[in-house]
Amino acid sequence: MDQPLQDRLPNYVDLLLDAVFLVDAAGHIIYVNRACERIFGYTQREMTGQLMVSFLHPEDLVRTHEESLQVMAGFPRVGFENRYIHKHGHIVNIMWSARWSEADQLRIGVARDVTGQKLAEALQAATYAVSEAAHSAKDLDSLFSLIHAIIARCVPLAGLAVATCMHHPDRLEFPYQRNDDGDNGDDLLLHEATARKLCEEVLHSGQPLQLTHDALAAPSGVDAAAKGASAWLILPLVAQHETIGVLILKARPGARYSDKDRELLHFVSAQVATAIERGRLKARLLRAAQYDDLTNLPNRRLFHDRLSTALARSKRRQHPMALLYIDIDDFKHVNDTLGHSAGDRLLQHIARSLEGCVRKADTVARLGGDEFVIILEDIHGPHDALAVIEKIRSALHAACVIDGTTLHTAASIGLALYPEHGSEAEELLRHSDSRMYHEKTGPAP
Ligand SMILES: Nc1nc2c(ncn2[C@@H]2O[C@H](COP(=O)(O)OP(=O)(O)OP(=O)(O)O)[C@@H](O)[C@H]2O)c(=O)[nH]1
Repeated sequence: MDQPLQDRLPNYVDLLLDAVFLVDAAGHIIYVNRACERIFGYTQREMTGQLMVSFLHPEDLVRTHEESLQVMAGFPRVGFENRYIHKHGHIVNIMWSARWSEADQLRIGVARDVTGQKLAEALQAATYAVSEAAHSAKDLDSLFSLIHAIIARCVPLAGLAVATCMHHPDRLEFPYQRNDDGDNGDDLLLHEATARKLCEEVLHSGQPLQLTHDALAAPSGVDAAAKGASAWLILPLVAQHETIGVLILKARPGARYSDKDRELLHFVSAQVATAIERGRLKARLLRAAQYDDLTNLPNRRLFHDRLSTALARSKRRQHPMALLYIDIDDFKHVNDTLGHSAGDRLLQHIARSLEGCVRKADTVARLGGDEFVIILEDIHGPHDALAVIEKIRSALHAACVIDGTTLHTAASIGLALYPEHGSEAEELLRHSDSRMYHEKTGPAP
């Protein structure tokens, strides 16, 4: 303790928690205090004499070079941030305060490890982004794309897939997979059979799974071996204590997911699970508002939307279109003799038969009860619509067995044509309804 204070100073510098660097004009480390080991993983001896940039994250090279020129030009700087690669391979975020000593021809820099803060900021940003995405995404597909972009901002990502078991706990579906490495950007990411097996493992264990080989990768035209194996991470998606699926991440070539990455991803995946759950609920509500529960056909509300759209398109293209109003004959008799649930099954059968008589682009809707409507677009004239009506009559008349009883269905069908019978939706609907009624009741005596 008899040592003068200035002689003891180096010991005190070694007690500092921040790393103190002296770097010469060419970028060699002349001195670093002991904190370097805590922050970068390298001892003082290992760092001294090395080029500072040899520890730097390659993506920060240019920015850091520009910053060092500023410092050496005599501008003291506080708050510059860049990234270094820790001896164990993970990224360390550093915030600098630095100045140039003209007399010593040295840069004096103090490096503070802000990795923890960066992680907290990244968590906050990701949380905000995921909740924004959950609000703004118009459907689950767009939500998955937004989530892909958010995760790519958090960790090194070369592809993402989402597997869900939302419809059935034992049936995994892959509603989203995108390989950023693919030649056209949308190559399939996964070898589905392997992915299914590994995802099921994660679903059952509830634990993430890290892989360092490419067993999960889809066979592709690109020479995958030439690019080297990628690291993969499968994370469970848990919303309200229920595992609803998994996220599958493919790391960028050469990258591995660090503990910090996994910590971040663990948190993000919980947010993502909640967002998917919310998206699923939204989709379900939307579907319930637009589709008939029994037959899965568009309901009256969606039919009106489709009719306006189809009419607007026909007007624009000056192309005829047809509207068919279909009411099943004596349907009540089926309910009365075979029961309501047999009646339900017959309605479902009729729905499928009607769909089978038209093109995919046409709309078959159920207005309610035993009333259906069909919008036929892109017809050339009445003969096309009449041909469809004939097809419908024979499809309905074909035998259908329900509860051991063979049924042959008949229907009254009213036809309205645009433009002959009206140019507005209501007019066409009224016309087709009255033609149907006319057919059902027969000509007035
Ligand atoms: N099973 C079942 N029956 C339904 C449903 N919705 C309406 N119905 C029944 O469908 C029948 C329709 O009867 P009506 O409008 O008299 O028609 P109909 O018996 O076909 O007689 P016509 O149209 O005059 O030939 C009624 O018995 C309703 O209760 C449904 O979702 N399921």
